[in-house]
This record gives sequence, C-alpha cells and structure tokens, in this order.
Amino acid sequence: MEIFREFTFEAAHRLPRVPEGHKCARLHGHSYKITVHVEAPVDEEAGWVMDFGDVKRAFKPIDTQLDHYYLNDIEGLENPTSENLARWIWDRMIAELPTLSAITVRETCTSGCTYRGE
Ligand SMILES: Nc1nc2c(c(=O)[nH]1)N=C([C@H](O)[C@H](O)COP(=O)(O)OP(=O)(O)OP(=O)(O)O)CN2
Ligand SMILES: [Zn+2]
Repeated sequence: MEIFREFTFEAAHRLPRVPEGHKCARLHGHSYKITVHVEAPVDEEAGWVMDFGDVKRAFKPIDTQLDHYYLNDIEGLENPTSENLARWIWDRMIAELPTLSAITVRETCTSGCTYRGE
C-alpha cells in the first residue's frame, strides 16, 4: 500500500535557462507543496505502512535546507525547476527512507511534477 505526507515551504527562485523574455527568468517565489509517497506492505500488527511522523522526521532536513532560501544558491539546484527539485529531494531522502516511492513537487495550485526515481 502507498501512503503520503504533504509538506509546504516558501522559497524564491529564477529559471536561468528559459528563453529570453520568459517570465520565469525573473526572480519570484512560490509556496511549494511537496508530497512524499512511501510504498510498503501494511504492518498488520501496527495497522500501518509507516508512522506519518517518521516521514515528517525524514523530511525535516530537507525543509531546513529549502525553507525561505533562494533555491538557485543551493548546490545542485542552480536550475531549480520542479523536475530538478523533485530529483534533488529524492536523492537526499532515499537513504533515510528506502521505501520512498514518489516525490511530487507543486509550484502552484495548477503545476508540478512527480518523480519516482526513474
Ligand atoms: N516543466 C516546467 N515548466 C515550468 C517550470 C518548471 O519547473 N517545470 N517552472 C515555471 C515557473 O517556475 C513558474 O513560476 C510556474 O509556472 P506556471 O504554471 O506558468 O505558473 P503561473 O502561476 O504563472 O501560471 P499562469 O496560469 O500562467 O498564471 C514555468 N514552467
Ligand atoms: Zn517559479
């Protein structure tokens, strides 16, 4: 079964590789919404896949690095698209959370991406 836990953080960015005149080349910010998905069998004794609190603990170092920062300044996020951010988060969570199955990044209410470690 798959469970998920949602997180939010605020950050600024600009996209350095967009075509000239693209609005996203300008400095702007988002209230990012991140969904961390975990897939594993249900532990029948506990009745859950994993404690949501453990997912929260695994995400905490990510939030500490991203919340209220300028993403372009962070190593590995020089081009902070949703896609690159999803991979960046995955790469930093997979060791702590080996049952991680997907990271969804939402930049706005209507746009985002899902990375499954492919
Ligand atoms: N594939 C991607 N496309 C875009 C990304 C991205 O990360 N991956 N990022 C952006 C910008 O960061 C932009 O801030 C968000 O895009 P957009 O959906 O255009 O957001 P708006 O709220 O401005 O949308 P409107 O409906 O036009 O107001 C762009 N593309
Ligand atoms: Zn943006």
